[in-house]
Amino acid sequence: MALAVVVVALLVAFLTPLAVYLAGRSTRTKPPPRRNLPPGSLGLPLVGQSLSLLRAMRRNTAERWLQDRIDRYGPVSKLSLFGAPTVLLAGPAANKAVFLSEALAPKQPRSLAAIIGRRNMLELVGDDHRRVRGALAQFLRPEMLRRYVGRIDGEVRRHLAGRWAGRRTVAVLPLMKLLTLDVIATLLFGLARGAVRERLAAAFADMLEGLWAVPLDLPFTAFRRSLRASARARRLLAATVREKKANLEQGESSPSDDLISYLVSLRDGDGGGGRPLLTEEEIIDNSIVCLTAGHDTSAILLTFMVRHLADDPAILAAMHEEIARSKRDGEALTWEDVARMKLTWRVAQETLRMVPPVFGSFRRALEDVELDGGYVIPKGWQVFWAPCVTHMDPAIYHDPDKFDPSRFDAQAAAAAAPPYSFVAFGGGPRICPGMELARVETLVTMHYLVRHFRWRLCCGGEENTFVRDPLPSPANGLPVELDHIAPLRCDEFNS
Ligand code: HEM
Repeated sequence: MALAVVVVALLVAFLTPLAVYLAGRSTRTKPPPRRNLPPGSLGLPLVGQSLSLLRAMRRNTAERWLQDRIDRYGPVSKLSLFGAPTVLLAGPAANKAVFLSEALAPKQPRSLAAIIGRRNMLELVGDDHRRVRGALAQFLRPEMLRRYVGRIDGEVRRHLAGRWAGRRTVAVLPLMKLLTLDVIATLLFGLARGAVRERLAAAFADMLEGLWAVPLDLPFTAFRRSLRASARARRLLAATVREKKANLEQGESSPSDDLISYLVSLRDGDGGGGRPLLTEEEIIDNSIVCLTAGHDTSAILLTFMVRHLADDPAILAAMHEEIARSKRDGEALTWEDVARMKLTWRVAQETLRMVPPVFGSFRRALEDVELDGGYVIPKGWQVFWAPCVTHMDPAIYHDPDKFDPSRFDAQAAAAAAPPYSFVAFGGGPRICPGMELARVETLVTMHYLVRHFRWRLCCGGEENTFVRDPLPSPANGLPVELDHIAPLRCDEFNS
């Protein structure tokens, strides 16, 4: 997520004992007097509850950690995370307040803007955010994505033929990351396989390495390496943007070829004849944010689906029945096929409910915000929300530890869960714009996995454990032993 999406652990960066910085910050943000502050304690100076939360994330007990606070103080409480006073908000009503309040702006670590770019949409607010996000969302809407199913299908088959077929064991997470990167490279950046795509993939991999590192721009730090890799990626993307512009001007390509061509072609003004809607910097920064937000998150969803399905032959068989049997060998999926994969998507939703890739995210209060219960979030404080708290609430999801995709059956879901109960993709004006793309690539990938392979978790007793690092990471990348149940037509995809 990037995304910055917040991701909690992003902020691990701030945890470095940069005591001076934190000390300054903590004195500046002392709770103002005479407000109806939420219950709870700000904890020890500087550190607050940060180390305790990070420890829980590492041990994969962070859900319990948050629930303990909620049991003690209720759904609204104060604490101190990563050097700043924070209000933890939990539950559907609180999620709604976080997503819809204009007084709560996104908050990302400064290091993220340095690496991803200051015009990326996570940094933008108001009209700028609406303009840039609107442009991206137009490209990622279902009416556009339906024409790319064939391209995603080709990437998935090529990947499975080259990296899964003929293997006895594979580590799932690293392979899923390669696959989702390939999908983004082709669909969003319009890069054919070859030298440029490989150089860009290498630069991105280096860039992501330091994304959550301590933001020290000194020789030999991970952060410095990440900044340099970001500059390399930026140069390659700038050349790509120029090439796409030239191709469009000469009539050799169409705006719908890929996201970059689309963004380059947009003009402001009613007739569309005005200035470019997005600057070159905005196109580059937002291409990078899509990669950062869209590649690990989707790979984690696919990996945890594989993990659950290893122990659930009944669901696997039902998924096979749903679509795989009706396609001939080598026949590509269509948008209509994907739309029929309802059970598979319910399995994905249940996986996202139990293991949301984005653990949580921060907002900052632009002014004092009074909540429904009368508590006040003072201006300058941060707000933290975490999907898992809502997703594991037994009052919303009966028997929440049970993996039960039928809860997402349309009627059952409508009857049971109040709005803002399923928030793996966030909500409101900043809801994930890549949600539909994530759905299509997940369904296409699961179709081919289920059609061609069966798998068992392997390599000792660790296979079923994971840590949040900050994204959920299964031990050893989730190694599985494969059985090949139907051959993949490698010939046409191995080139
Ligand atoms: C399973 C896959 C994914 C999950 C679970 C996920 C989750 C999320 C969440 C929770 C947010 C909102 C964070 C907040 O409100 O603080 C978000 C935002 C975002 N996501 Fe995704 N995402 C996924 C895939 C993607 C993909 C494939 C893309 C790329 C096209 C993408 C691009 C973005 C962007 C650009 C934002 C920021 C939106 C804004 O600030 O307006 N995501 N995502």
